[in-house]
Amino acid sequence: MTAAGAVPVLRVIVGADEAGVDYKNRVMEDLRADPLVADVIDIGVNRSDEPDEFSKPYPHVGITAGEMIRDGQADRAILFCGTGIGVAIAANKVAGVRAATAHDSFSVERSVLSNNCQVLTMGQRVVGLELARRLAREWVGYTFDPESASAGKLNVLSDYEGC
Ligand SMILES: O=C(CO)[C@H](O)COP(=O)(O)O
Repeated sequence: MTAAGAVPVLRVIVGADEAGVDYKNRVMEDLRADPLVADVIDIGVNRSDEPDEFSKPYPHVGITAGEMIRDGQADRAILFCGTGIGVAIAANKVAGVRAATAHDSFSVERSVLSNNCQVLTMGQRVVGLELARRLAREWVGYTFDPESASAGKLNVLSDYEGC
């Protein structure tokens, strides 16, 4: 239990390509101070990394995050690239993983409450830093309700994917 009374439960991956690394690093700091977040796992890239690592293309970032969620190493991921689109496409290639690009409060909320997305993506070239930070803060506060009417719709996807 934290001083605020919240129980930190979420294990959250943060990741980015070179076009999203500044936002990733700032949001990572916020998440590390968030009372709902138990663990923050940085999968890079980082400015201090070797040049090869720093230029890791966005598909690797999205697929790595998706596989870690699939394998139970984390609950959620927040990923950044230039637009947020590339990392979302990549994460969505992993069966059972649902990623959404969202730059507004309502979409961020629905990505969890309607779509049970484990992955939120944003574009550093699209949205302001302060809005991105606010959206990340809101995002960790949402929990999907498996008893909700949305759950049956998601079963269509899991049936299709066979997982
Ligand atoms: O935004 C990106 C992919 O969606 C990435 O950060 C930049 O990709 P590029 O425009 O192909 O360089």
